[in-house]
Amino acid sequence: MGAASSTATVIDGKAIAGTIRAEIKSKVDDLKRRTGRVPGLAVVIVGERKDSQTYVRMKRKACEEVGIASFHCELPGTATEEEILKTVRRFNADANVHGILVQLPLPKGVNEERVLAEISIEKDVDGFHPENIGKLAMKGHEPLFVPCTPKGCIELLKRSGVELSGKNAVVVGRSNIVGMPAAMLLMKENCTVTVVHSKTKDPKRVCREADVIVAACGSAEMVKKDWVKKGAVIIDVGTNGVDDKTKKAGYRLVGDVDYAEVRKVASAITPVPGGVGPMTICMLLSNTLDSGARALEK
Ligand SMILES: NC(=O)C1=CN([C@@H]2O[C@H](COP(=O)(O)OP(=O)(O)OC[C@H]3O[C@@H](n4cnc5c(N)ncnc54)[C@H](OP(=O)(O)O)[C@@H]3O)[C@@H](O)[C@H]2O)C=CC1
Ligand SMILES: Nc1nc(=O)c2c([nH]1)NC[C@@H]1CN(c3ccc(C(=O)N[C@@H](CCC(=O)O)C(=O)O)cc3)C=[N+]21
Ligand SMILES: [Mg+2]
Repeated sequence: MGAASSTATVIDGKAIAGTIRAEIKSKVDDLKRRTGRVPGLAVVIVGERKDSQTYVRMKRKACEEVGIASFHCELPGTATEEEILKTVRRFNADANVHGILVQLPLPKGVNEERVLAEISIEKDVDGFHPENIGKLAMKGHEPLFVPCTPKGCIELLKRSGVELSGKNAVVVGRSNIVGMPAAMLLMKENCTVTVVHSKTKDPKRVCREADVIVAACGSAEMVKKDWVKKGAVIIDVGTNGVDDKTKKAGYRLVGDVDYAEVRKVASAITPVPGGVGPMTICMLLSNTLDSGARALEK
């Protein structure tokens, strides 16, 4: 290899998501031709968080692009748990809605678990209902929906030709929406999975054993070059805003991985932005299409 160090292949999530969106669009068109109807996604947003509004706007635009109908309910940050539950029940009963997404986090004082459990499992396109998560975990059971971000991570690995069977995978983070289901999915792909979390004694030592790292700890650039074995594949889920006066928005996004340094030792790596994020939205469209097809083709 000589003096010049090798640099990782950049896994282009934005491009892969574009390819998948085109596949979804043609399936939506086809469903419409056969049934005269299209899948519908309802998004519930509570409060005025800037980042939530940005994500919701992106989801709406993505729906439009592939021909999925989108429905919206914006509640004020002062909304009560009962009001949120009522909105969920209304969408549960609406035959034009095949997927319901309640944007997280919900305001303090609202019981998220209770709200998520209220979503009809047939419309749980986030895959956050305990029954869907339970089935994801259990052999012999298949969930109706797999959570979008972890599903997007696996899709990125597969479409990049990364062999998973028998590999050591380390997931950094164990949240219900990313880390835990990501670990479950990697296990299904026959990886040997280790999960690192905030009480892990020596995360660097654990990560150094990994052939594949999925970083989802929400801590800017935590995974350093000396945490990564040469040739490892890195999937960076993190989206952290850091102050940057040179940017128009006053901040820029960085991942949970020190991208500039880690790319010198990894064999492949996802960028932030343009890696996992666009895939998350794409998997949401995919889950909504599946749900719509299931309901409309009956
Ligand atoms: N690109 C995308 O589509 C998405 C991106 N994200 C991003 O992914 C990241 C993770 O999100 P999410 O799972 O919701 O976050 P959470 O805050 O819910 O979970 C973070 C997890 O990381 C662990 N953790 C936190 N700090 C450390 C540390 N210093 N060392 C080891 N483990 C640590 C926590 O451990 P413990 O359990 O012990 O507290 C927890 O399990 C965020 O940056 C978020 O913005 C999230 C969703 C989608
Ligand atoms: N019920 C629920 N479901 C979710 O799936 C959910 C949620 N709540 N709450 C918040 C997190 C976060 N999340 C992201 C989605 C897309 C990008 C994304 O597309 N990011 C772009 C950049 C976007 C930008 O420029 O700000 C990228 O990485 O390229 C990021 C993060 C979904 N989440
Ligand atoms: Mg199962």
